[in-house]
Amino acid sequence: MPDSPLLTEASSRLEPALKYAEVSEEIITELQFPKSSLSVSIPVRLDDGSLKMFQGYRVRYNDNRGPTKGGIRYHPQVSLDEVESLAFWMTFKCALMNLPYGGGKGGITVNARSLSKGELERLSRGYISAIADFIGPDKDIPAPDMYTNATIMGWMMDQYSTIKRQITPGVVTGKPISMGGSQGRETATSVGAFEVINTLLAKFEQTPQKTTVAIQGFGNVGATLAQLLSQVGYRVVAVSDSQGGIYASKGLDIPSIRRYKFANQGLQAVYCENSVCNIVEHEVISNADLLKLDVDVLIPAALENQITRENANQIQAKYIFEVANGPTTSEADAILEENECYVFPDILVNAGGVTVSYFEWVQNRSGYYWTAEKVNQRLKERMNIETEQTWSIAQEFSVSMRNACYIHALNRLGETRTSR
Ligand SMILES: NC(=O)C1=CN([C@@H]2O[C@H](COP(=O)(O)OP(=O)(O)OC[C@H]3O[C@@H](n4cnc5c(N)ncnc54)[C@H](O)[C@@H]3O)[C@@H](O)[C@H]2O)C=CC1
Ligand SMILES: O=C(O)CCC(=O)C(=O)O
Repeated sequence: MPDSPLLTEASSRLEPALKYAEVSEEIITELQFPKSSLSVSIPVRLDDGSLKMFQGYRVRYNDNRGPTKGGIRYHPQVSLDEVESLAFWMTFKCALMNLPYGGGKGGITVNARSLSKGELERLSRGYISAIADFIGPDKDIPAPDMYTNATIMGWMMDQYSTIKRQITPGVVTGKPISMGGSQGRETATSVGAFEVINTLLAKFEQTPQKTTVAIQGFGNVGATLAQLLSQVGYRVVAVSDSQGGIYASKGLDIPSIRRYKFANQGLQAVYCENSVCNIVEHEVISNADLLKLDVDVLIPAALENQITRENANQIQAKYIFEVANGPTTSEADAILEENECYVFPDILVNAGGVTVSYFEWVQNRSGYYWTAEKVNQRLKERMNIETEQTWSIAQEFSVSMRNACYIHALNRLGETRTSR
């Protein structure tokens, strides 16, 4: 077994679900290993004329249920191990949502903010040239993840189409609308999470007006979710980005923070010049402080491994909704359960993104495009069906929602494997 601590940690999640899932040992053994992993070196001409090499990866973890599907991350910490564990989670997320996909993921080890737009475009096109034979609309379909967006997906689709000499919108999702993107994809992960949060908190009779929320990560997903929550009365008291966070016990003015963040590229700007923003009596806090705040709901929406055995005992929130992939380690999970903190897992909470990516792929293949209302209505239906089914499994077996999600996904993966 290769040295893959992140993948080993990710796949350890299967063990507790095995007692209840109706699958054979063989399938479990198969699911411990990625189907195929590709490492590529990407040469990029920088603006100053020099040549720089970047390392990229694409992993197709398991394709029993269909073409592999998953985003592409640009981050300095990206490694093959990280991409494999993200692709593992995609396999279970797609099965949990009953999408006709297996799991995949990609990434480039890069600080995207250090590149000019032209350099970023050359890197993105170079990556697709390097992996073009590994992906395809019936094989493996990339999408956005951290530090990638619709513009980058557009370059990637264009590059793939040039290589294949055929316009191929279904090879990548999360594209600009003008290139075959779907209405609602940009907000899908947040809209899906919002649906799950409302449905599950209602089961605990926790109303928005009585609920305080802290969100780690104020990017595409975290900022939109903060807005959706505050619009219906949740009190969002703390948000953060990679530079740190802000806290105000009376609640933050999310629309004005969003405007400020996107104009200035950092929350730091919000608290440096807060006169422009309607924040009253706020405190500057660190990301570590944010996780330990006395709030009802904690939403990690940035990187993995944020809640660990080192800080789990200091978490005061009663409910954690994992919008990021893999923010809680298994050791932390055990501590949180002991402390009666409910953890709602990533593979359910953030599944809205891949669900609308599926809708985009369906629209690309049929050439018929849906309205934003239709997309959002179908997204909400899907989220509600799987949330309720998972909740029933959790009640039936008296297990955590994480275990219930894995049981549900494993049963689907097992059924397909047996049929095949
Ligand atoms: N974009 C999508 O459709 C989906 C994203 N996700 C997950 O959601 C999470 C966030 O993704 P996006 O919002 O798309 O990314 P993004 O790139 O738009 O935003 C990431 C945010 O996290 C912040 N951040 C980075 N490092 C941090 C740190 N150490 N501490 C606190 N904040 C930090 C950044 O400043 C930024 O505000 C990731 O875990 C991603 O895998 C999951 C499903 C779909
Ligand atoms: O939209 C997609 O296909 C995948 C999104 C993703 O990478 C994720 O859910 O973590």
